Amino acid sequence: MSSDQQTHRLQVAVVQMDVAIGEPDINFAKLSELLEECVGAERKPDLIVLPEMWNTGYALDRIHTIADPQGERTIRFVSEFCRNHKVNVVAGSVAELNGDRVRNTAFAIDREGNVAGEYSKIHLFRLMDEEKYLHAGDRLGSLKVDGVPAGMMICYDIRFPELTRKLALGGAKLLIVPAEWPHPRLHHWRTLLTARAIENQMYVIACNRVGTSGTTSFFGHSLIIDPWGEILAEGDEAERVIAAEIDLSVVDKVRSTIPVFADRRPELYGGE
Ligand SMILES: O=C(O)CCC(=O)C(=O)O
Repeated sequence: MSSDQQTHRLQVAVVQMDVAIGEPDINFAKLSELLEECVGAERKPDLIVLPEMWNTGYALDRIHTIADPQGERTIRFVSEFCRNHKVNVVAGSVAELNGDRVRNTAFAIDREGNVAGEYSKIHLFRLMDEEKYLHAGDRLGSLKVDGVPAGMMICYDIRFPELTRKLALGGAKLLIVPAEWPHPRLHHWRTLLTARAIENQMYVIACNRVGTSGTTSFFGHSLIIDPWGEILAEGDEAERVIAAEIDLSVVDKVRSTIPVFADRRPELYGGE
């Protein structure tokens, strides 16, 4: 295990891949290459994060025929990789078929290849008609990564600060965000993610796809942000892996420097 258990350092890799719309086989093959690149890097990652809906893209008009039944193919493929390389992967999200419902679901797989967490997007994005084709999740995405409490959210979810706050109040020190966030809202993407990191004094690891799908173009700019709001790594618009080391003790340091959680007044404005 390459994570440093005493200081809780984790090496994180974010795979901002292009996604072939409606072509799971092509996307699995591409992902396989990019995952090999991650584990072949000089600094082997402890955690790898993938983008949203990387198996199908937003092929919503045929999503029921191409979604992964119960996520089985995704889990099998990623679990084998995790076991072989002793690495944690948050397998972005995939279109997952359950009965006649398709959800936008992130599976987290641990170093032994076990499913460590599962989260289906709870806020469906009307601007892209998600609510017409997909079924919203109804549970939060809490998990542990090598013992570190973390939370998963997907794309549009970052516009709902209450969700991140709830995960942070539940102990999360790390927020993991797979996304397919397009132009022209780069400013929103960077600002919202940075705000979530600063206000909750936690690490944010956000993976956005690149490439185009019809008339929509996705800008990448995946981000790894520390609890002080500093950007540790940022992608450009090319398909690539970005990486950074994070030190979880920084979360405690920032939280004790500015004790936001102790100073909250939820009795005045709601919340826990
Ligand atoms: O909120 C946004 O601007 C983008 C959200 C989005 O593209 C999504 O949730 O898929």
